Amino acid sequence: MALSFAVVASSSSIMCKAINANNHSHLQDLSYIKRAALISDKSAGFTSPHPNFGCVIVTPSVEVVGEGYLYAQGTKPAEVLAVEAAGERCRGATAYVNMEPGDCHGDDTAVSALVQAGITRAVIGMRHPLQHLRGNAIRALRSQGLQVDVLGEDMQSKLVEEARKACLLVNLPFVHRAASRVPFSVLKYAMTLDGKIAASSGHAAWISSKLSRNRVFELRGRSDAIIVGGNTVRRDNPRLTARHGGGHMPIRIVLSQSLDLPEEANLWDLSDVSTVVVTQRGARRSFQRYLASKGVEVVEFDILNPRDVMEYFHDRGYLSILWECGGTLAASAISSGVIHKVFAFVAPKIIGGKNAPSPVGELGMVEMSQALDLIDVCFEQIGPDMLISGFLQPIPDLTPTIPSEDETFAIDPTVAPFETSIIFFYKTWDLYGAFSNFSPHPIQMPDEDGNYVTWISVEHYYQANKFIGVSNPLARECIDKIKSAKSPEEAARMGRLTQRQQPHLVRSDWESVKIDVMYRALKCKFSIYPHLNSMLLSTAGSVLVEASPHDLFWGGGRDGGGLNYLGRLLMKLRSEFLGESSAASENTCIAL
Ligand SMILES: NC(=O)C1=CN([C@@H]2O[C@H](COP(=O)(O)OP(=O)(O)OC[C@H]3O[C@@H](n4cnc5c(N)ncnc54)[C@H](OP(=O)(O)O)[C@@H]3O)[C@@H](O)[C@H]2O)C=CC1
Ligand SMILES: Nc1c(N[C@@H]2O[C@H](COP(=O)(O)O)[C@@H](O)[C@H]2O)[nH]c(=O)[nH]c1=O
Repeated sequence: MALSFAVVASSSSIMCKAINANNHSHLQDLSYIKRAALISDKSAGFTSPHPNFGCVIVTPSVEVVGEGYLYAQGTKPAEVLAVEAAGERCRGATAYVNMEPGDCHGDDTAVSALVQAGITRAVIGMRHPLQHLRGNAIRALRSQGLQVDVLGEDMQSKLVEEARKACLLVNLPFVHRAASRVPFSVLKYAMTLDGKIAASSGHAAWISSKLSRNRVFELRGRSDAIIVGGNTVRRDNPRLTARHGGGHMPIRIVLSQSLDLPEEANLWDLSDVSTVVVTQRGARRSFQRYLASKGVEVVEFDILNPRDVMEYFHDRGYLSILWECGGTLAASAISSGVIHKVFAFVAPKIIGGKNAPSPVGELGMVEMSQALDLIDVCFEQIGPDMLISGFLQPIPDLTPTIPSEDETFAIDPTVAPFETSIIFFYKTWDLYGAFSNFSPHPIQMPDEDGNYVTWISVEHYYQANKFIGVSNPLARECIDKIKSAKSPEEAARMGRLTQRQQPHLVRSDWESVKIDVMYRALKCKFSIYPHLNSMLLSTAGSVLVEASPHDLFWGGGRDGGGLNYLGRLLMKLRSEFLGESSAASENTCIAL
């Protein structure tokens, strides 16, 4: 089922009152909810794999007194930031949030912040897309006496639909994640007015203007990964970095069946960001080893088709992919149904050439009636160029519910549900996501001087420990940077990059102590948070597996071949805690 935003609500369904309890007009409500969506977008690229959240607090006298947006996974929720900014003026105010807060770590920080601050009404742009979180915060707020209006449910009109669309668009990759098994993919290309993406010689630098290419850097900065095909690597030697100043840097992915790739290429320079080469099983093993020696990750597939590759990256937690390939791979990706949106930069130039490549290769269509029509097409002039964008597939409709894994099995028995005795966890918004090292639960553990300090997450502590005890001022600098990293992702990036680029800064005993470091951090986390402790104990009898398809040490790996050390440590802790609690209850019995 797809959403149609052209639908105009019938007059009987227009339920909005002109003036609501807090004297906010309907139009004001919609403008503030759009504002919440707009500010939530400020951290595009950084929040991933979390959704973008924005919150605006408005007093009954219609004054904006607080705003906040989630900077990255594990940082302060938007609602907390907005409430902190508004202070006392929250009493009796309305909070506008683009998406229902997701209580994904066993606490209710966002909801409590609003309730405790004295907010009396919340307007919510859309329910949380993930089924296990959907409706929880709305119920909690209502049960605390707040009036909660959800766009499209408690408020309906054509204008409401527009505002709801703004909320959907700002989190489209996340909405896709909830509704399908592949990440949200955008195909971007630059072509001449006569429809060529390069001259007949293959030369393509440049078709679009500098202004357009700067726009591409922004698009890259909003994506989790950029994909090109082997031919584009051979022909263009691209860098594929986001060079718009300090933004998020997506990883680079190369799809190559033959692995006939150059030994020297900009993509093998990992100083800014990593590269993953995806290939056919058994292709040029010696070259695979060569790439691995440079730090490039190689992933093999039995058959290299875009859908399997996208499902794999979906499992790795990627939400959005930008395809910057040539027409050959673009055609294959469109045919596989994995491209959702197109960005075409059209430059007012003519290059001609019978054999000059075009943006999309063979799709097997023979009649114009078969052409794919874009939806919601936009035209934007950028310098001398025209940017035409539109959707190839409708935005998925998440109402009324997204089928759960079990429901999906009931609908389609070929979809195998997870075995009940195994609990998989990976991303922090998973049902058991609080088990992840990236979950936002600060711990108190010693620093390099042995003083107990607060570490924002287990990941911060783990990454910093790689460099503890090394007598080099750069190692200490690195620890400080990791300690103040804004999010666990940032801490992980810093730790891994330094380990790769400056291995001499890593403590010599790291390989032998890392499991113990993790164990101590986990023990602290699951000791100081009672709700996490209960969550862990509630899994007794189940095997815990970190479902990371690429981490073969801490995770379970793609085919279950990983060592799953994180799952093992959690099970070890669980049995220790269970032992303690049964010993405690035995003692109680004796005392009685
Ligand atoms: N103007 C623009 O926006 C752009 C222009 N270009 C230009 O396009 C030209 C290259 O175009 P093109 O040859 O189409 O390059 P592609 O980027 O589409 O690369 C094609 C290659 O992708 C690999 N591949 C892996 N899996 C598949 C699959 N399932 N289906 C198809 N290909 C797969 C193969 O690599 P392998 O052979 O290694 O096995 C194949 O040869 C260059 O001249 C470049 O400058 C490229 C990108 C953007
Ligand atoms: N020629 C062309 C594009 N080409 C795309 O950009 C890649 C080069 O990126 P980088 O090395 O990071 O600058 C190249 O491999 C291809 O994917 N893009 C555009 O916006 N406009 C253009 O005219």
